[in-house]
Amino acid sequence: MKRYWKYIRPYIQYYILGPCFMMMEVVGDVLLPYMLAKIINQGIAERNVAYIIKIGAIMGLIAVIMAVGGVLGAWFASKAAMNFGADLRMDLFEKIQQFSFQNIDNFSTGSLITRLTNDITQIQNMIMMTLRMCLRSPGILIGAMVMAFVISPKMAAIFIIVLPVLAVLIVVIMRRAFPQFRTLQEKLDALNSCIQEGLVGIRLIKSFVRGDYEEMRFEKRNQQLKEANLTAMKTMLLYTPLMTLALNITTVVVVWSCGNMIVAGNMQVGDLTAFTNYIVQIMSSLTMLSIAFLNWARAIASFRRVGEVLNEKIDLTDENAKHKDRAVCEGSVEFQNVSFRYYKNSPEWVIENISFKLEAGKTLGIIGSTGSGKSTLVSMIPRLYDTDEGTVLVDGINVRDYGLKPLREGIGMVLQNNTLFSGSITENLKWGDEHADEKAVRKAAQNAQAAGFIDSFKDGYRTRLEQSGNNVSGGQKQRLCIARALLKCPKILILDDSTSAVDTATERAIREALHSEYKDMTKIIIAQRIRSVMDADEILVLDNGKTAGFGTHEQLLADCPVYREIYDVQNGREE
Ligand SMILES: Nc1ncnc2c1ncn2[C@@H]1O[C@H](COP(=O)(O)OP(=O)(O)OP(=O)(O)O)[C@@H](O)[C@H]1O
Repeated sequence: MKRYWKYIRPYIQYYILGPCFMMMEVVGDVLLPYMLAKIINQGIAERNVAYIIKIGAIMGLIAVIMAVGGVLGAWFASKAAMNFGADLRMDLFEKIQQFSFQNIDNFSTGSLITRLTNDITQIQNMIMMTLRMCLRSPGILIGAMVMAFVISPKMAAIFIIVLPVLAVLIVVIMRRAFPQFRTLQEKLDALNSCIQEGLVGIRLIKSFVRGDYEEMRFEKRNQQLKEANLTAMKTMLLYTPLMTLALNITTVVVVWSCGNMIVAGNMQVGDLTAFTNYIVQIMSSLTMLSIAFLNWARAIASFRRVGEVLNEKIDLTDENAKHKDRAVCEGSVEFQNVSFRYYKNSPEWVIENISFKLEAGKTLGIIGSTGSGKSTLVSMIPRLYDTDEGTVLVDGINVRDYGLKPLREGIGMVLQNNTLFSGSITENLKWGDEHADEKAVRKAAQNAQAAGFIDSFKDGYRTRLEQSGNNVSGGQKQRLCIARALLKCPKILILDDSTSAVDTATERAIREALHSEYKDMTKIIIAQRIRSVMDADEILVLDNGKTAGFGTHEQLLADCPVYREIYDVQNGREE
């Protein structure tokens, strides 16, 4: 729990003021029945109107003070809880942002969303409830018991029997509730994952007519969440009737005994009224305390889940980097005997013993069959994944010796499944460089062959893109992603099959622009079509994660059977 202190410390005043103001309610709650008893015993019994008015006025004043205390107490408790939640949520989000791809694979997106939202809400509720109840309920409990003993020690002895029974009840219910709350959060994870996949992939679901299947999947998870909720509710609901039963039995016993005492002249009517009031207060404060305990059980489950994310060891950091602030200056790239696999206990390498050198400003084409490891290979340059064996060098320096930020700032990458964000076209392009002026934005769009279609839109560069860029075509989206990377003016530009949806003439225009306008930029182009890479200075042919050839188009046609085969097949198809 030590780690959570930093979310309390800046707001410590709220943690003190909240319970203090709630204490004003406690004092009032405890005094009011006592004063009521005085009005009945002395004011009404002796027909003393002046006394009734005096005590009544004091009771009215106490009630106002209680209301003020209650409102302020709740306000400060809310401020403490909301600030705790907001700061914790921020830290959690920052931690997730630092996750490597490998770390992300350890949690589902749905689970991360639940942890960021619902789990933190549970924690907030617990803090708010605790601050409101931590002094109030025990305060009323103790105060009411003291007052009950003052009025009639003999009658108050009943609590010696009732309280231990209720304590056992609370412990039993807490022990049952805790695992149920953990399951509840896991079911919520599953439902959120399903919602997330269903919404992100809604177009695909429609095109494959898989709506019924998705509904069934949702229905199943929804049912499971409902069951988990009902199971947890059953435990919680059990508690209130049992408490009410205990309250009623105690009241009946007290009224019956006190009635006998009043008839015998050993007790006054006002004392009975006060005593029953105190019973209600004791029982209701116990109920509140037990609800707070259940809240804690739920919040502890949430604390553990949030802790799992905060404790996740980030397996890709720049802590040991020797040149943390060094920027990529030239853009040369070298792979030295690089091997990599996604599953560390798998005997098969995804990339096996790859070595090549690419000088700054040159263009490398990478070609190979589907699944041959092209994307995996390039993802090791900006350290999206780390090599398992061998070294990747940029400007002659191991990529692990760069700070992650400067390394990635020096590399522009257009991923295979690249995405755009909701916002205007300009906002999206400026992801590459937020300070870029209009001229630079237009130039990048022009070179990516995107300017034409952007200008044809009614709102031009101010056109709003929907989430994931769903309101532009596949080819337009690819060109916007290239423009975004170009605006960054990186030293190394990696295009991972990023012109697959673009027609051949436009693709040629993009290649020409890259060649003439970005002469110093090192370019790595992954493509399925030989035509996209045949002009490159070097071409790497990958086959099943291994190098099948490396050289120029002419050299490979002469020496590399795999390249020759791809060439023949594609030429045969195209002719
Ligand atoms: N995140 C991942 N976790 C586990 N395995 C993966 C992951 N990404 C890719 N793979 C596997 O690694 C291998 C190489 O994949 P990669 O995406 O690098 O190939 P590629 O040559 O780029 O394919 P394509 O031309 O289809 O894009 C494939 O067998 C793939 O199934």
